Amino acid sequence: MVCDGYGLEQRHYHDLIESTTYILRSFKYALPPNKDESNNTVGLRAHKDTSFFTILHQNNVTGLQVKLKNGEWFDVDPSPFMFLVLAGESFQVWSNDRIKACEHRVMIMNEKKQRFSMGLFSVGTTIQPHEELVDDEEHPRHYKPFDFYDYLKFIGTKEALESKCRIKTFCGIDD
Ligand SMILES: O=C(O)CCC(=O)C(=O)O
Ligand SMILES: [Fe+2]
Repeated sequence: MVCDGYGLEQRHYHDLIESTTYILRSFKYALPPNKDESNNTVGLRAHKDTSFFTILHQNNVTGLQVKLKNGEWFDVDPSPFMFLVLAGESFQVWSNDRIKACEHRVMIMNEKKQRFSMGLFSVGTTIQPHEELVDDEEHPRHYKPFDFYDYLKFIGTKEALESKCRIKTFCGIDD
């Protein structure tokens, strides 16, 4: 869909699919310490996923929030009949900043039920801006190619934790 949207040829789409692998991860969150009070503690701190995209499924317990452009946190509908697709940092690099990675977090709300979620993360190996999404005039290259597994090592470092935008710190090209 994204490739079609940008008018990329089908062969690019196949290249992207073929170089992608998937990681399935499930989460079990703690119940609020005191179920009678509205103590919204952080279940998973605000972050952007490293993946191309993440497909999330939740068990009908609220808590997932995504950050809107205006900086406000938006509560995602936790319907078990819905899958949520979030863009990650690899997609941001691949699209040369056209698609921004979505910042999100999980708050432990005052729910009686325990929250579970399942995420399917699509990841590549060497990631770089797609050649057809880079041009010298309107869309200069914003990122150098990076190795996904080197990036996973980087995100735990002090430099990454202190940076405003860790993917730009890791492989960004200054404008
Ligand atoms: O549990 C959720 O809904 C979100 C999980 C998440 O953001 C992650 O695994 O990166
Ligand atoms: Fe996430």
